Amino acid sequence: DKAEMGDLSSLGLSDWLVKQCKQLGINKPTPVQENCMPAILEGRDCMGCAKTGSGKTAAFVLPVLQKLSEDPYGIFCLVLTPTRELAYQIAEQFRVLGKPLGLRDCIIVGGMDMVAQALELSNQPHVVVATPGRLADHIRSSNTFSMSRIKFLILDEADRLLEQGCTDFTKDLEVIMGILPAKRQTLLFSATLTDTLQELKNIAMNKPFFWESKTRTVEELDQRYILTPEKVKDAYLIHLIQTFTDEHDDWSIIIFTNTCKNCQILTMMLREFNFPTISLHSMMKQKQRFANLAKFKASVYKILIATDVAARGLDIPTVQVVINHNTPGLPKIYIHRVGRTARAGRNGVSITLVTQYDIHLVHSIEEQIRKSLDLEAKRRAELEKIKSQKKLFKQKIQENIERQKHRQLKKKLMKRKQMKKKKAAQTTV
Ligand SMILES: Nc1ncnc2c1ncn2[C@@H]1O[C@H](COP(=O)(O)OP(=O)(O)OP(=O)(O)O)[C@@H](O)[C@H]1O
Repeated sequence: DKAEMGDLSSLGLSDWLVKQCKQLGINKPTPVQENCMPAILEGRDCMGCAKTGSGKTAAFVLPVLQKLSEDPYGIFCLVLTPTRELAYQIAEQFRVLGKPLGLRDCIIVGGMDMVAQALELSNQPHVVVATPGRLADHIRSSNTFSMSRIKFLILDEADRLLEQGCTDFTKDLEVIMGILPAKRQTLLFSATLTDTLQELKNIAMNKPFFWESKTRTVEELDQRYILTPEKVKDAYLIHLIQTFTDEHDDWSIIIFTNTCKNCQILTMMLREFNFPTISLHSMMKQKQRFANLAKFKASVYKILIATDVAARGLDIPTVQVVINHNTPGLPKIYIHRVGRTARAGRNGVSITLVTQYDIHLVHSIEEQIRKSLDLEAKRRAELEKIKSQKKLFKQKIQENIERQKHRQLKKKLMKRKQMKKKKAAQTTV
């Protein structure tokens, strides 16, 4: 496994960090890590667009820890992410991988004790992982900490943080950017970056290293759609779950729906049918959200009903099935939701319930997926063409070599025949 060690350390990670990776089962770098980590370690800004479940978190955690080990000081790195659960998940990766450094991380999210957070911030933690709203509150209300020397600003799920619209992060981001040094590295990651490229570039990135994975869709993900009339959709959902739980007893299922109310109703309905179900949505108390997610992760409950607060980033290896109880309005929401399964090379199934009112939404999803599918198909075809041309070329070379050998052989034989004749002629003289 020295070679395997080589892969990660050939990307510029110290041995202690490579060893930590192995503890997490991270032996060989994923494409996004292989491509983005060297540029980050060189000090460049970076935008990484890679499919769901492909290790984007470690792609920024590892270089930050590498740099921190070379020059440790407080508030070295700030990571922003759109949801509280994601903040905890990212902090966990920093903690596990950064253990040998005695890493001090600090999580700043809403719904938790603000005073305790202010105290932690004043202790100059190495890494702060935050949701924009709560961090902006701390910046507005106290000056017990400074971020003037941070080396890294990281936007996880960057397109979500920078999109204008419902839960607008813009104001909070402005407050945060106001206290950050211009001289820093900015790293942006998401599975759906490309459609907001311009805004992303506007956040003061100096010629960012941009990398996008060729394959946008996860091959191991089996995506299915089921047409069902609106009024029988819930009955169909029950049937679907019954079938899955009959066929597989250890499967975990996430069901996405569009409103907190539907989340509650579906949870009560499934419990009526004795399906062990738990919910996760933004109207719940934060402690309840964390508790429910922990129970689902521990497989105490096999079915999680969630709104889009859980659509992005959550990494729960036991999830084999994602069901869209409603067809997502935006293709990129679809991509993130179904990306909760089939992660890190595992297989997974997604099923989207499509009613007569959603057909147009499916078309735009298909278009986006097919576009990437077509893109993949085109790329594969091109690759095949190049491969066959190469093969043809090699054959030609081979034939030439054969012909040449043949000619030389013939020449040799001719020569030998002539020599013989000459000799024969001499002897007769
Ligand atoms: N090099 C690696 N080899 C194997 N597993 C890895 C590797 N890097 C990360 N992982 C694991 O893969 C899983 C998915 O990683 P991660 O959550 O970072 O995906 P992501 O790309 O951020 O997905 P999303 O777009 O959904 O946020 C995690 O459990 C992580 O520990």
